Amino acid sequence: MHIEVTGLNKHFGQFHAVKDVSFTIEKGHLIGLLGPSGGGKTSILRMLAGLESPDAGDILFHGRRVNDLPPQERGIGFVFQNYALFKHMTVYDNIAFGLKIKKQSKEQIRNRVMELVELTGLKGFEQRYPHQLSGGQRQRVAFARALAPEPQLLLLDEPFAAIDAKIRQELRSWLRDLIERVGITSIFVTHDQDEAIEVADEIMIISQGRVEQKGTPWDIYKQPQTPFVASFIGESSIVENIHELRGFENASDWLNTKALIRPEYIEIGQLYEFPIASATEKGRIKHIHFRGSEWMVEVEVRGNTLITYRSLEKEVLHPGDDIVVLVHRAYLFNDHDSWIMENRMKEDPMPIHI
Ligand SMILES: Nc1ncnc2c1ncn2[C@@H]1O[C@H](COP(=O)(O)OP(=O)(O)OP(=O)(O)O)[C@@H](O)[C@H]1O
Repeated sequence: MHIEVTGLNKHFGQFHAVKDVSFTIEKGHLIGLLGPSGGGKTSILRMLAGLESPDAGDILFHGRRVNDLPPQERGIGFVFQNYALFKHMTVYDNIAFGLKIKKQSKEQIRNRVMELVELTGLKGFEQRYPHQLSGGQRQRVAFARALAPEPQLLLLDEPFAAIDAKIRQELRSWLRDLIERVGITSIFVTHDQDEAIEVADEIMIISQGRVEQKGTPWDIYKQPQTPFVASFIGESSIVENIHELRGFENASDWLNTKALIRPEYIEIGQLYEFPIASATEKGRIKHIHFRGSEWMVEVEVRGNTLITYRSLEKEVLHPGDDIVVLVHRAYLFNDHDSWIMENRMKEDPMPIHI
């Protein structure tokens, strides 16, 4: 289902929780709403569902305004974190629930439930009760139950929040596959950036009631439009005096500039590891953390702490070591604009011969 939302606003008393939110979602896409707690993600979802009514703005499903439709007439399936299964019902009856309400025949219900049991990998569990299932299995039943009545839109609010890390990881790719197979337009709320990046076709970053940015995970990572987005997605270091770094002198033309540097744009090592006349800076290792597949290194350069990664194959560094740092690029932001600046003298145009 194609979704279009324009000028959505919601107040709770004096508090303006959702501010002029507009977006469209293509049919069959999976969108992640990502942002800090209290930003308005759930409120947006609840308005789409019809559980909350907007103060202003329109919600269109397939071009049809649904603002005044009650939730049960919107063709929506829900999986909410605390939208528990019916404890006294078997897996079969939980999945069949929405179909019984629709007054489908026993035969139709059986066929659809078996189809979903198959699709969600729950074959053999039909007669179990929720307390006889693992957390991950229960969540799969919740998905099957939501999908049974063939909704046109699936809304998921922190669907994996209550599940431990390992299973959560499995469920993420499982969910991706499932949604792709069913081809249903889906929106899920999360405050876990890894989850959003892995699962979603597109991410909307929501903060203080506004959409900060919407785009593919890759676009958002590579082209953050605000410092908030840059620091919320992925790792980055904030630098106040970027124009003092070699190769970034031009940044001083930007008033009120804030700069962010991603770890992969920072190269560190011993002087001999760099080509002669590289535009390097002196740095000192502050901390070094083992992360399983690499080192995470905090290095001090001209009063800034920069975060970068270092391969395990390279020489091990220690806190206090003096090293050399090359910053390749930085994101610059002022109040109106964002910009990516390359180090314009990564290799010094006038090499110094020793
Ligand atoms: N029914 C309500 N009455 C009053 N304030 C509310 C109500 N629902 C939400 N709010 C407030 O609106 C703001 C947005 O809440 P919302 O639940 O949409 O945020 P969220 O981004 O989903 O946060 P979280 O990740 O913590 O669920 C919060 O400050 C919240 O306290």
